[in-house]
Amino acid sequence: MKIFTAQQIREADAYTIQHLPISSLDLMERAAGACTSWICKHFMPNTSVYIYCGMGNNGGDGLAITRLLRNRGYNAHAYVLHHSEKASADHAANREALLQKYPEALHDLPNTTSIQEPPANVLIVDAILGTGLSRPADGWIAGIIHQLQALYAAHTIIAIDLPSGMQADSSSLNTPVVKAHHTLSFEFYKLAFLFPENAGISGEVHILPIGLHPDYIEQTPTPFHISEESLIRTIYKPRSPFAHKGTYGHALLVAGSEGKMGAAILSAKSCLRAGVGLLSCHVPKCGYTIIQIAVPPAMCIVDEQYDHSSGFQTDPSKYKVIGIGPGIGTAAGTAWALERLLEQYRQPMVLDADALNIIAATPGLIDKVPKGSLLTPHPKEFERLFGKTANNREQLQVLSHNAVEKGLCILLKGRYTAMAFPDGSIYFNTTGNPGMATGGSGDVLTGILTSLLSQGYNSKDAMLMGVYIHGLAGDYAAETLSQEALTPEDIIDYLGKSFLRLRA
Ligand SMILES: NC(=O)C1=CN([C@@H]2O[C@H](COP(=O)(O)OP(=O)(O)OC[C@H]3O[C@@H](n4cnc5c(N)ncnc54)[C@H](O)[C@@H]3O)[C@@H](O)[C@H]2O)[C@@H](O)CC1
Ligand SMILES: [K+]
Repeated sequence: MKIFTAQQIREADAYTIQHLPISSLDLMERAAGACTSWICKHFMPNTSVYIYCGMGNNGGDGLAITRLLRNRGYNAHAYVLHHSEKASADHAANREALLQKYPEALHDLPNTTSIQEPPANVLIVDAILGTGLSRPADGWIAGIIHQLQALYAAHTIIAIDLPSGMQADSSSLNTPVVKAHHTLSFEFYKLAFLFPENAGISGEVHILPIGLHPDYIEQTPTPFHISEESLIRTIYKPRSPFAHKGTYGHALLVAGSEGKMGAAILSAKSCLRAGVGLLSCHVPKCGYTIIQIAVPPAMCIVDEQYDHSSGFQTDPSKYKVIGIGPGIGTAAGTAWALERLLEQYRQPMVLDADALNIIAATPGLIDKVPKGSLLTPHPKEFERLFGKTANNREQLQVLSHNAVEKGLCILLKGRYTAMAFPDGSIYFNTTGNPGMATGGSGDVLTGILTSLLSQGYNSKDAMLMGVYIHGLAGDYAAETLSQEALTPEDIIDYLGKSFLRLRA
């Protein structure tokens, strides 16, 4: 699914109005109808609903929702906040329609008033500002937003299109934004919903289709996409009936050190479960027996020199792919070995955890990483690699800039893991849950990504699919076991169910 900017959404609206064709008022009626149906599905007909409306089309939606909810027996009231002199045409038309049918439901609030605390159990709808926000909210309207924020604890708040004050395409950090339990957003995710800094502001986001013209959507380029099942299905390649173990590659995992052999086991097991043909693990001496017993299908190469994965007792070029990082530590010998490896091995590889920390601490080392490699930092590792950023929008820019400039596939872990590619595209993953926020989940991801590269998926496809099935397996595991009880081993156990889903 594409993610468009506020400007592109305005163009999509205009294109739809012109080419469908449909009047802009009817398009607003559709949008309000979609919101009304959602509200009716989730709240009883006798519910009192206070709808705070701005002077633009977001407010127009609010006025239409008031009328449509009244039609369906809800005690709905529209409070119109006069933050500008002039109402938009569709706002004015919907004001008139509400006045004609339900005059008692319309209340005007001049720009000096504060809102009164609604009685208990009143549902609040925020239709003050949408994609037309042209600057951070200030003055009187900022005061209204602060008052609505104070109602969050006692009332359910539903934002229309996006919480008022939130900028669709840029950071709203430290500006007044309504805090909502649910956001009913039209047709597309807005970029801002995916920023960790906005966590808890838009609440649960529900994307409501309103039939914007498919030609505009298809023809209009954007770097931003949601990675969803329909895309992953196009990437997934069922195995050939004539396959043998050589078909799916020989992968090398460099993982583990004393006290951290668990990371090696997790990445090795997930690599096997994700379908690698042959797996060798390069581990320190202390890990030999551990790997041989815990992961019988894997071969094991031991590092004689150090008691952590450092020197290489094997010719790296014989492996289809190398995954390196989980639990290796950052000792000088390990750093030395990684640097040598990056000089010798020129195919895409997977770099995670301490491999990233070593790269961050060694000037110029990132430029030796083979093109097309997959880097999987969490936010702290990201910061060590690429520096601090002022907000999540800037962080995305830095992410994409480095992916393009260095020819790497770089992700940034989070609720919506962002994945940036050398072609300039950025995808956000939607699978996964907070149960996966536990040590070892990342090691499992390294194993999956290494496995997919080994099987011949190209770098971009391997990252998109690997991150998706990692989250999906976590979701299956949480459904059965709860988020709290979920461990990284459970993610590995449910990988099978995730593949079955892609095959279905
Ligand atoms: N155009 C269309 O066909 C559709 C638009 N829809 C709705 O229309 C919204 C966009 O409508 P608009 O473009 O009219 O914009 P908005 O309704 O988001 O806001 C525009 C109004 O807010 C004022 N404003 C902007 N920034 C402000 C600030 N910081 N403080 C105070 N006032 C501020 C503007 O001067 C203008 O009066 C969408 O979010 C969506 O809710 C939907 O009805 C779907 C169809
Ligand atoms: K809104």
